[in-house]
Amino acid sequence: MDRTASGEDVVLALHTYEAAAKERLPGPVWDFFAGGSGTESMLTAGRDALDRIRLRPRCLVDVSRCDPGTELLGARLAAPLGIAPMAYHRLAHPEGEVATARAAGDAGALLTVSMFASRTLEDIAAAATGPLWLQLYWLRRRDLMADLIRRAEAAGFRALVLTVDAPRVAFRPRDAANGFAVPSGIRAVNLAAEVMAASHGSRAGESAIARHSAEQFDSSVTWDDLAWLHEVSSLPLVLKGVLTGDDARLAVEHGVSGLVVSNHGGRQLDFARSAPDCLTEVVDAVAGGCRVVLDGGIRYGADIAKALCLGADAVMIGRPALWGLAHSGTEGVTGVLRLLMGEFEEVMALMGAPTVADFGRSGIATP
Ligand SMILES: Cc1cc2nc3c(=O)[nH]c(=O)nc-3n(C[C@H](O)[C@H](O)[C@H](O)COP(=O)(O)O)c2cc1C
Ligand SMILES: CCCCC(=O)C(=O)O
Repeated sequence: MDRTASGEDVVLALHTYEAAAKERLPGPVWDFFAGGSGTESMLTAGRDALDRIRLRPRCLVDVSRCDPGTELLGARLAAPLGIAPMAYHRLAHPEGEVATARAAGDAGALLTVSMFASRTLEDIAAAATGPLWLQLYWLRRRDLMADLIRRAEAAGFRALVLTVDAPRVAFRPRDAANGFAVPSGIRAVNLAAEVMAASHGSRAGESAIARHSAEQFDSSVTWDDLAWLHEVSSLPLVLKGVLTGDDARLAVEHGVSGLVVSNHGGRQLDFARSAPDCLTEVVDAVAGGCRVVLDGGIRYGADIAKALCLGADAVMIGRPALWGLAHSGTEGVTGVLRLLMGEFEEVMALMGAPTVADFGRSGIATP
């Protein structure tokens, strides 16, 4: 938190964290965080879709007490808000995911830990006081996935999140131009070094992240392979990156407990339909058969309200958590989460919606 001359706390606006992060981080790291795929058309698409949605408030409702609390796959949350999986938090702050986990716990938010976390699952779990989910990319080395899942179970993680929109990492022009590679002092410590080697070592005109994914991701997996994940673990399975009702229905048929409707922060399929625009189709297709989360461009408390009105159970933020981390570690991430939660609580009052169950389709208008 910043302080005024008189010592009062001032809540920082999200863009202040963003500006601070941009100033502090090396250019190629900033580009890796901020960048998108292809023409980068998807960096703004989700945000534009959210901005087009307008709220329809009800009045003369008792909002003397608003409770943003909710439940998601068995976990209590202070608000329907989580942090999306992002690789290598140590690029933003030396404490990395441990700082993020502390902040998520303090704020009562969910944290999804990337398979490419730069701190061990055990250290992250030791720092966490809130629920943790583990994100997975499907590696050719299934033995390593199984090992990671067993460790996550032992450390108390509550769900697995399989990212299904990235059979490989898409072409990202900024990373290619920078010859971006993960600096050697920062590693995906939960995986064997030989499997991660291609992520390190810069080559002009090429992204090491993309090179690594082409080498290590199994792009042949299909719906049938989900049976293997269900065999290896009894944790609830969430699929991240589903954008159609057809895939949402298939997911429910395959025993999936949750979906993240996501454009991967504009980093995968260019010219896709934006995640907020896909939400209604997905919610209708699952018909209550699994939980639905939205991510991409969530920057205001009102965005949480809009997602709930469209039928989502919760939202996740990506980059803003990294901005908070780069700004001031745990304190910065807590600041970002509390800012969004505070805004959401105000929107609840002004919408005449004192609980999360009070948000429905009649709460929004889309042109
Ligand atoms: C730097 C960075 C790293 C990411 N790493 C992962 C990852 O490891 N696994 C994954 O499923 N998604 C990853 N994502 C995508 C996020 O989970 C999320 O979908 C996206 O960032 C949400 O959009 P927002 O940043 O606009 O909030 C990453 C995104 C960023 C910006
Ligand atoms: C190997 C992928 C690293 C994470 C990332 O950049 C993303 O998922 O967008």
